[in-house]
Amino acid sequence: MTDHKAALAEEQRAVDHAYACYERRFRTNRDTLRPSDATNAHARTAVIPDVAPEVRFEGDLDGEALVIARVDVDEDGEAGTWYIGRRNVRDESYDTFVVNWQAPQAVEWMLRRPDDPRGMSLRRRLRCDRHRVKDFRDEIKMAPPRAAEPAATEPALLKEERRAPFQGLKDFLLEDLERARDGRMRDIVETIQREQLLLVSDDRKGVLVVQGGPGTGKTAVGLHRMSWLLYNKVFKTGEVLVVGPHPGFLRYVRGVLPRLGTRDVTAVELNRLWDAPRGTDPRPARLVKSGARMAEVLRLAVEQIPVDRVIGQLRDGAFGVSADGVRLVVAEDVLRGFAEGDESAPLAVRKRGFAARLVDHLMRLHAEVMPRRADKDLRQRIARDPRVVGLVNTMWPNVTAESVLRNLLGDPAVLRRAADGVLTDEEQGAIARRPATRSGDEPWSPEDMVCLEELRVLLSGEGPPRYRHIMVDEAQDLTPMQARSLARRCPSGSMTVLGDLAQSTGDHRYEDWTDLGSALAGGDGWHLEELTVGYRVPREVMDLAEVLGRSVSPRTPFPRSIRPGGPDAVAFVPVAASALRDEAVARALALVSPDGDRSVAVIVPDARRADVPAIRAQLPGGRTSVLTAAEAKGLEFDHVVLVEPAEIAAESPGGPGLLYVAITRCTRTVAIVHAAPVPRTLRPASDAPEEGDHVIDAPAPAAETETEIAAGDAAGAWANFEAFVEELESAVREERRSSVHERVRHALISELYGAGLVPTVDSPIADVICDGPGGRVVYEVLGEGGSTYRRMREAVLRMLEVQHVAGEPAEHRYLVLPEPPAEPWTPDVLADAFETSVIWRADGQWAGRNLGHALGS
Ligand SMILES: Nc1ncnc2c1ncn2[C@@H]1O[C@H](COP(=O)(O)OP(=O)(O)OP(=O)(O)O)[C@@H](O)[C@H]1O
Repeated sequence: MTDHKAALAEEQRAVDHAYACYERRFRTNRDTLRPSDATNAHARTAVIPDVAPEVRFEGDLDGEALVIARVDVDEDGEAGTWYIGRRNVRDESYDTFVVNWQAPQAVEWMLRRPDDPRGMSLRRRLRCDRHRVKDFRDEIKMAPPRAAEPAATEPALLKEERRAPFQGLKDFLLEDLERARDGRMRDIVETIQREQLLLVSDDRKGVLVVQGGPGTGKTAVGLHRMSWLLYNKVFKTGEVLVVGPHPGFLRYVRGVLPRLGTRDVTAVELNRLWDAPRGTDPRPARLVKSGARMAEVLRLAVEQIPVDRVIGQLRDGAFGVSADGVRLVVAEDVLRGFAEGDESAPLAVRKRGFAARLVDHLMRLHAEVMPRRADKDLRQRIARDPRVVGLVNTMWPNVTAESVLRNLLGDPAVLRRAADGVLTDEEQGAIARRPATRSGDEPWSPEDMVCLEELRVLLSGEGPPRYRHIMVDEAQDLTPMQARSLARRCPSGSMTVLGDLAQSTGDHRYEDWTDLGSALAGGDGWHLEELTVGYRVPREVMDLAEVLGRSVSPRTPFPRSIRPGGPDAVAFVPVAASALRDEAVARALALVSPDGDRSVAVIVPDARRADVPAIRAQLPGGRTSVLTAAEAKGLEFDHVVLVEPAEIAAESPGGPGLLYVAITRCTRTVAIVHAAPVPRTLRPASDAPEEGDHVIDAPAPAAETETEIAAGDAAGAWANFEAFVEELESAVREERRSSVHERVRHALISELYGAGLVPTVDSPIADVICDGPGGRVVYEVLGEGGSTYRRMREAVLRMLEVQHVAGEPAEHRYLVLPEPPAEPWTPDVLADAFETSVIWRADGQWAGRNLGHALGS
């Protein structure tokens, strides 16, 4: 037997032993493995399950090998042989036999260099097909020390190891890369490269940005790092989040973490982080709304709410209120001073501060006039005075994010106040729009949804769910506002951010990572690392794409592919426009291998999305895909048939980036089927155009339709709130003169007391308010003639106004009539249109719907 064969047999025995020990342990421990949740309420989003509920031993490694390497080390007086693999394995005596590749010791062993092996005499990479050892390569192999040599002397490095230290692994790597792509991502544990492992095990705090060209292993590195962070207990499963560009991508990568032994990690598509949009914006509006300055506009919009609501609205420029017969007056600019406070605090907090300052001030004014009259309840009486409550709620209404954004976009005056000096007139014009007739019908776009989240934080301080570590892939397409939102979700500032500026397809283009890196970073800052070796795309295809890639991002390093392609790697197929689809189908069919194990994708321009079903119908199922360039982001296929690249490049300003993405999806060949001329940038670098010729010669994208600029028809001036409150008060006083009204009101009050409740009966603006276990209930009592629809309708509207002034919405509203409704249908209409119920007195008894609830029983 040759030495090699003998060594192979030795490794096979070791691997068999490892499997036997692992299987025994697995079967014992299986019950401790939890099935993954199909949904995760915390993320407010559906999660693609990453592992089947019943994990079986055979499925745990999902066909991957358990053991990947062997090391012989002699350190600190402890000599021994260990194996490195995908799981930790202990033998019968509970001694470690296989060390998980993520364990600090294993990482350190794997990172040792042949020219500095320290106590390592052998590092042998095993190439296994599950438990069968097929081959091995020695990366580090030291000559055994001669007997006479003192042990302390560092053994000599074998000559050929010095010359080509990673040669063995490169063969393994190329073999590995040749494996057919079956539509799901594999892990790279067996052939991980040193530069990749360094990033996976990078334990620096802060944001790690990994820039790398197509196929350099960014996604692989990100997922392995996630697994490494969890394995080493830097974070717990529930504390981390994986964000990917689209659902197809999440499906593609979902098996990687479980195969690495990491389960139950939440993965979500970027857009699902925010509520589902109900419309889209034209590009000029998108650019402004998703740009960094929009955050400032939103901040100013919220900051101005109190000022907006009071300027010019107060009678004689001052606020007046009577307390115990003393007239107290506060000038408008003094009020404005109270409104200032801490501008970084959420509006709700600032409102509380304002109310406290106002009441303090009124108390001081009262004390100046009546130094000895103040009693202990005075403060409460002032604070509850309807004018004080009205002023506070008018200046600081309980606005929602939706109403603020609707107002900002729909009222040019409000927009000007918030955006002047931040956005140009043209930019303001781009985002201005006529509000929808009903606030619930606003066509919120994806960009609006991110703004709404920002506004919610500014208004109430309530932010989205938080994580301690976020991995985000295809990060080059994040907008500045999305980056802020991600940073908000990760206050620890610990992220793995993966991207390639040359694959930018979004509205925002970044010259380098500075802006995005700083927007994502927390207190620990961010650092940039680069991956420069391409593992997916054959050299010939990369040559073809080089000019295009460099034209999208001139300052981004272009990767060097280690994969030889061959003469068939690139084919141009010119056809007549009418034959495009048939030719694409024919090409794809020709590429489908008889055993169907090679994946084939037809990538079409977005404008030809409608062709997708027809093309798909003509191809066999299995490993064939038909998709648009945007849907292909992050994926890979053995063969790609690319349809009409000029159209992809012209699709949007991000078109050239999209074309670069599409062309770099293949591991073997790309066939370019085209009727229009192929963009000049899409040609091998050796055939590159002259300097200054880097322009896509495809038709320019159609100009966006101009944004409609809303006229000043939105909510603007506020009625003088004092006059308004007075009107409400005088209506209530008037009604209380009616004996019919008062009889019914007192009957209601006595009923509520009888039910053990304590209603508020002396509000100057509402008949009866009752805070019960189900929330606040407001009652509006009607007097003579109160049973007609017209009167009932007026009463409901007044109740809504009262609620608005009080700033505290009621859970339930009741109209209380002195007799049955004149028309029997009216209670139904009021319930449907105004969510208000009706009860009444008839023959000394109560009647109506929800009577039990209405009377507190
Ligand atoms: N060390 C490695 N050993 C084996 N395969 C590798 C290695 N590194 C990367 N690969 C393979 O190269 C391919 C590309 O990797 P990956 O998808 O992570 O690249 P990417 O940089 O995210 O690409 P893109 O930006 O184009 O989406 C994958 O099939 C991956 O498994």
